[in-house]
Amino acid sequence: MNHTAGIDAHYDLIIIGAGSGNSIPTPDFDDWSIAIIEENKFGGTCMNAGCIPTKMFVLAADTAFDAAHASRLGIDASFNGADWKAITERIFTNRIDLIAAGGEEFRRSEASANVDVYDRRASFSGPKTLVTGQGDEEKVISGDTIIIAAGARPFVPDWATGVAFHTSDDIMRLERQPESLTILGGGFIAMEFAHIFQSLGTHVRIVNRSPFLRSLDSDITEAFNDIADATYEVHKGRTVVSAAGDEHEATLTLDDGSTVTSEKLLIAMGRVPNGDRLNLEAGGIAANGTQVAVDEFGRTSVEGVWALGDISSPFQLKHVANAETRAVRHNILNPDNMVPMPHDHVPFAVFTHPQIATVGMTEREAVEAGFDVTVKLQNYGDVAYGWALEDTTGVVKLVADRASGKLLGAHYMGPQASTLIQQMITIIAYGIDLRTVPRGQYWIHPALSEVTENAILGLDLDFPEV
Ligand SMILES: Cc1cc2nc3c(=O)[nH]c(=O)nc-3n(C[C@H](O)[C@H](O)[C@H](O)COP(=O)(O)OP(=O)(O)OC[C@H]3O[C@@H](n4cnc5c(N)ncnc54)[C@H](O)[C@@H]3O)c2cc1C
Ligand SMILES: NC(=O)c1ccc[n+]([C@@H]2O[C@H](COP(=O)([O-])OP(=O)(O)OC[C@H]3O[C@@H](n4cnc5c(N)ncnc54)[C@H](O)[C@@H]3O)[C@@H](O)[C@H]2O)c1
Repeated sequence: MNHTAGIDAHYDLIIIGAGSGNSIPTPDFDDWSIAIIEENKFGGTCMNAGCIPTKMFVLAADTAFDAAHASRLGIDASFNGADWKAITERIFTNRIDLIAAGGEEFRRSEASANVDVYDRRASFSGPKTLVTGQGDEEKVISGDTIIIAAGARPFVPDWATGVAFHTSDDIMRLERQPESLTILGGGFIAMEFAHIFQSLGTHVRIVNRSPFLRSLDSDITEAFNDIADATYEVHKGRTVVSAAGDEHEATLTLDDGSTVTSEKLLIAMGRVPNGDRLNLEAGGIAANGTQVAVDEFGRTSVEGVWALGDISSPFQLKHVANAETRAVRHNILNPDNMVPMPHDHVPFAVFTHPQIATVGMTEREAVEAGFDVTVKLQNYGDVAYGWALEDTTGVVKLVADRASGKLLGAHYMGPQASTLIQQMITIIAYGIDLRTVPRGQYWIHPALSEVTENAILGLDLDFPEV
């Protein structure tokens, strides 16, 4: 390492953020000197406060929901309450926290001899130079290559002063389950936590200015909102004017003068990229608002400085952050053969009740793009496994191009949606002609995948009979 005046250490590679960033150093980098800067826990949002713990909570919520609704199947079961302490111990004490600590230990150990860990917030103090630190000690470090993988944080509105509130960062770590919860927002986070808390026995009130999950295909949005409206105490079409209260009770005053009071308040109104906390100007790095600006290869405006994941991506999804991590790693190692950030056909699932999954265009987007579309809405309840499930609300919507037989979009709402859709992700990613799909392969009878087979056959396309 070269030591220049005012610089405590110089590295071949500096990584800011040990979420997706921690997956960068593969054995390809064994002869690089590396600094990993993480001000919080190793594993980042997905591991510590996002995808993983929420889905572990969803398992408990689904189990509670099934018990509460078991009588419709002739089963004498009931939901008698949740052991919050047991749930949080299973998720955090026995699993997540061990993995996060293990990840950090590994990077600090002899097994990662070429890696130094810094645990204080990083910010640029000059071109390719950062102020950070280790424990109480401030350190200035520089790098030939820098990867900014510093993620995003919950958006907190201006009115949230003078009221105790929670975000996805801390709501899962409450000491005890609240009797009632007001949720602000109608996006992914709001809908996943609404299902979790309501199914576990908390009374959930949701305040949102628009329909829930409004970015989905309108048929799915509408069907989902019908269910959500009947499940939760809903205050839709409203915004918050003011808020007051403490950890025992929080009251919101809405724009129609009404009030909503619950024991706890969860703000789930989107996530803000952390670019504004990095003093990017000092590093000469261009930004779009709080988002680090990158080109199609993940390069920022400064040569040798890259960005990936929630801080720079058009998608705030872990599978996208992972794919961008692979692309940036490849591009750094293969500057003459770079690959673009993989942003085609990005799917996602919302693990609420019912589960939702989607890939590709909505019907409206496909029409606006000029396609001659054929559309099929297929009820789960019209195929054999849907009957077995006694399902009355599950639906698949496919949008296809009549001329080419290509799938343009697939939208699922119902049991196993996040798994069922994978077949459609393959079809759209590989551009498979839907006309060859129903009879070119077997469909296991009576599996739920027959809902997909029937949806495809319902499209106005010419299918071979055998
Ligand atoms: C409640 C919730 C549920 C989610 N569920 C899903 C899901 O089911 N599926 C899905 O695909 N996505 C989900 N997501 C989104 C997913 O978590 C993110 O897209 C993903 O974690 C982004 O990864 P990242 O590496 O870009 O950022 P992060 O994982 O956020 O990592 C960034 C790291 O940088 C650190 N950091 C930030 N600034 C600095 C600094 N200046 N100095 C030092 N360190 C810094 C942070 O502490 C953090 O550890 C969910 C998110 C939330 C909040
Ligand atoms: N299963 C998953 O993949 C998953 C789960 C959770 C989170 N995530 C990721 O995290 C991101 C953030 O989730 P989120 O639910 O916080 O955001 P979101 O963008 O999905 O939803 C934000 C909600 O807040 C409302 N809102 C925003 N600003 C407002 C304002 N000023 N006044 C009133 N209402 C306002 C919006 O109408 C919307 O309902 C998601 O977009 C997603 O990318 C993914």
